[in-house]
Amino acid sequence: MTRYALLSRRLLARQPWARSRRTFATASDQQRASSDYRVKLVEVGPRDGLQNEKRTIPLATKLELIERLAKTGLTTIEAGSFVSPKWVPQMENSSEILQHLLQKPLLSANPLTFSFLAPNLKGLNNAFTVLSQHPDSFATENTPPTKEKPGLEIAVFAAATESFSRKNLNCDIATSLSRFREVIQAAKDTHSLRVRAYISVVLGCPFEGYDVDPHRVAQIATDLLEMGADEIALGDTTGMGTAPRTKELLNCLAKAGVRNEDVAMHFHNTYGQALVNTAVALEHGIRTFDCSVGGLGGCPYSPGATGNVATEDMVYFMETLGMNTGVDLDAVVDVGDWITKEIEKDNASAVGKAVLGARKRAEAEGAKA
Ligand SMILES: CC(C)(COP(=O)([O-])OP(=O)([O-])OC[C@H]1O[C@@H](n2cnc3c(N)ncnc32)[C@H](O)[C@@H]1OP(=O)([O-])[O-])[C@@H](O)C(=O)NCCC(=O)NCCSC(=O)C[C@@](C)(O)CC(=O)[O-]
Repeated sequence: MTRYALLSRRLLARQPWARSRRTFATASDQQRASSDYRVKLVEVGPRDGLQNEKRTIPLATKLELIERLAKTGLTTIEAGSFVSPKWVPQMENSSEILQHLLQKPLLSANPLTFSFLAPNLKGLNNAFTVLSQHPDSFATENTPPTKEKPGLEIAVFAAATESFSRKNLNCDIATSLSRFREVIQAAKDTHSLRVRAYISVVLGCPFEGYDVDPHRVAQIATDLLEMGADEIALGDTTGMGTAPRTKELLNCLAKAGVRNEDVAMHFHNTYGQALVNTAVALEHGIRTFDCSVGGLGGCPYSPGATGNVATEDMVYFMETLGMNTGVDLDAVVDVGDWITKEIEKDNASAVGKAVLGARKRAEAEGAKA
């Protein structure tokens, strides 16, 4: 480490945000190591974060983003989407991304898992074309991922309202579920892949409003689990979710028999409620949360929706509560700073901006001393 880097680290440790980690922590180191204090963060920046960008982002930038994220301690990264390029042009080079990830293992302290969306057999078969060229380069759900062989996951995506299903998938919910049954079965039968199943607009729909029926969400979730999905990711696509409604939804799912360990929360931060709702879900016992570096993102079929809760904000929030994310906050702040500059977007992470500001002040102090 250079003298400058050492100095900058020492100064950073004196910043209020760095000290506060200890002040707020509610768990001992021993507790933090136990599974109840461990949270899994799923980084969705390369897919959800970029899919809505109008300007074509070069393949090299997408790959560099994934490579940088892989070095931060994040272990699950949503890397692309096998959807129609007419519908979402930005995701067109997902085959090349998958190809690259299988050709050469990324540098990472931990084994990685990459996730790709596929709404139908056409998308899944496009992914299979790449997999068949690299049959021994990925771990299946029966063999844990290693540094040499990353894990792979396919994600299907249903909606909790008919209007959103039609806008996003061009079909009603029942038709989408029958397609997902085929995708889930083929993903498992052909390559033993783990499958995540999103349900969008669970706490508010851009076309039908706030009153999304939690019982309908619970029904769709149990259908998807019965089809063989390994995880249900509950999408607050519009960010309209509030703390009481998040609680009501999770209670409803629990009553329907959905286990906390099978649920992930995917909060967008459009109304600034994502971390409040995260706290409610954490208290309920959920331990898997999606986030997007720099708060990038939005859904092309949810007008006005902004990005997911920022990874930097999520890491800071969790770690100050005493939870263990395994993610290096400084490293992820660097990635957020880099990618937002690279694609010329505002950095939407409050923590990212605060840390960058603290660093600048520390550097100025260091230069004066
Ligand atoms: C589902 C479809 C494809 C139906 O679209 P469609 O037009 O009804 O499909 P189709 O079966 O009638 O086929 C039309 C053409 O598309 C092709 N096609 C058909 N399927 C594929 C495919 N998979 N990949 C590539 N091409 C495909 C097909 O081959 C054909 O090509 P043509 O004969 O005209 O040349 C379309 O509606 C679609 O791609 N939708 C995706 C929309 C999307 O990606 N939304 C964003 C992701 S979801 C999200 O962001 C929410 C989430 C997950 O983050 C959670 C949250 O926040 O809530």
